[in-house]
Order: sequence, then C-alpha cells, then structure tokens
Amino acid sequence: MKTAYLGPEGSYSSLAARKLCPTAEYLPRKSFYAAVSCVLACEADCAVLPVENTLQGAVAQNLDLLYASAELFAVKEYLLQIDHRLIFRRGVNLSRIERVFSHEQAILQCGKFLSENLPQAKIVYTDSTAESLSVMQKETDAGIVGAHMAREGYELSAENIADEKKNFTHFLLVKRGEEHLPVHSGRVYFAASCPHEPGALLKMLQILAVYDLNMTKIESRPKKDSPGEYNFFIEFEGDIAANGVRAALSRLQEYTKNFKLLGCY
Ligand SMILES: O=C(O)C(=O)Cc1ccccc1
Repeated sequence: MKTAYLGPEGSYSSLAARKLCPTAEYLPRKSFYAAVSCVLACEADCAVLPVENTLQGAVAQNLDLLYASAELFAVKEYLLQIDHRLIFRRGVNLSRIERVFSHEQAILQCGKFLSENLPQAKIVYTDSTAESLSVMQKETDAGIVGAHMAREGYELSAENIADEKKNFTHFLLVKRGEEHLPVHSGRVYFAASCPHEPGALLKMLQILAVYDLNMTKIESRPKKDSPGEYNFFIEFEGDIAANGVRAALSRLQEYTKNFKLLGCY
C-alpha cells in the first residue's frame, strides 16, 4: 500500500504514517495538499493528515481539504504524542542561536520556550519539522524544533520544549472512495452547515441527543464564499453499522446543508 504524508523522514507525519501503515511503501511529500493530491490522482492508496492538536486546536487546512474532496474518507485514526526538542549543532550555546526553523504548528506549540530562552532568534517557517534539518545543515547559528530523535552532529534539548508537555496530535488515514470505510467503527466524523434559522445548531445537535450519541469533537469553519456562514465539523462515538447511527446520519443529511460524511474509524 502506498502511503503519502508530509515528509521527509523524521517529520511527525512520517511517524504517524509508520503507526497507521507499518508495512507500506512510503511517499513523503512537501505539503498536506501534495499528499492529498497523490491520493486523488491515484498515485497513492492513502494519505496521513494531522487534523487536531491538543495545544493548537484544529489543523484547519486539513479539515478544509477533507471536506472539499468529495471522494476522500477517513478510515483510521492515530493519536501521536508529540515530544518537541530544540535541535542545534553540537557545542553551540543557546545565546548564539540567531534563527529557529520549523513547521508553523511546531513553532506555535513552543511559543513560551522560544520567547523566554531564544528572544534573539528569528523564526523561519519551513515545510515540515524534518525539512528544517536540511535547511539548518548550511547554518552554524541556527536551531530547529523537531521530533525527539538522535541526529549525528546535533544536540537535543534535554526536555520537551512545548508549552504543555502532554501534547498530542490526532492523525487520520484518508482513502479515496466510500467503499474503503470500515464496516464497524468506534467513531463517526461528518461536516455540514445549518439552515439559516433560529436554533439551527441546536436542532442539528438535538439529532445526536435523540439517538443518544456522544459527541467527541465540534469545530466551526467559515464558509469560504459566504461571510457569516459556517461549516460544522462534528465527531461522535458510534458504530457506523448500528441502526441508531444510520438513522441519525440520515436525519442529519435531511436537516443540514452540504452534508458530507468525512469518515469513520
Ligand atoms: O512538520 C511535521 O513534522 C509535521 O508532520 C506537521 C506537524 C508539526 C507539528 C506537530 C504535528 C504535525
């Protein structure tokens, strides 16, 4: 099975890909878009995408990608514990580090450490945490934020530098075609917008309540072409094969607009 993800090796997405697809042929790509495009173009069987981080919240770009790609469905999930380290050339003093490279997600998750310990450093965003390593190879006064992994010639901070040590990212494995959805699931994920009427969100959530379904995630995203209107991304506990879940989904489909089943896992 060919699995695309944000690479190169050593990125958090590559670690999640190894957990979700331990025996795959791996296709590291430069962006989440490129990984998804591989699946849509049938060059890969699946892609691994982060959708939420406990410190930073939703990875909005990936929610939008999943919603906008009618053929894409999440079929498996993995919660990766994130252990961010500051990585720098062996022997360099922290006060000499002038630039810190990393993926925006990682930089935002370590904001406190970076401003308290490296106030002099300029932040440079890169395509991924692991990609910043190759950027740094040309620099002596630079550091990166990346996964806790030994790298020859480089030192790692002794501790996790994230604002909160317990830091998790929720990854989804996405495939092309509804036929890949598992027959049974523990959780179901959908997105939809509400009709523009009083109590619309309440009425949508009431459907879950009536069928006794426990919601595990809710996120709103503005509709790109319509200011003031929102798409809701909702995950709940449930077996996709259960009558109650099927009935709830069909009531949701009737009541909401632009309903899409995003996946089940
Ligand atoms: O840049 C990476 O390593 C990624 O896979 C994106 C990312 C960054 C920080 C936390 C989780 C995922």
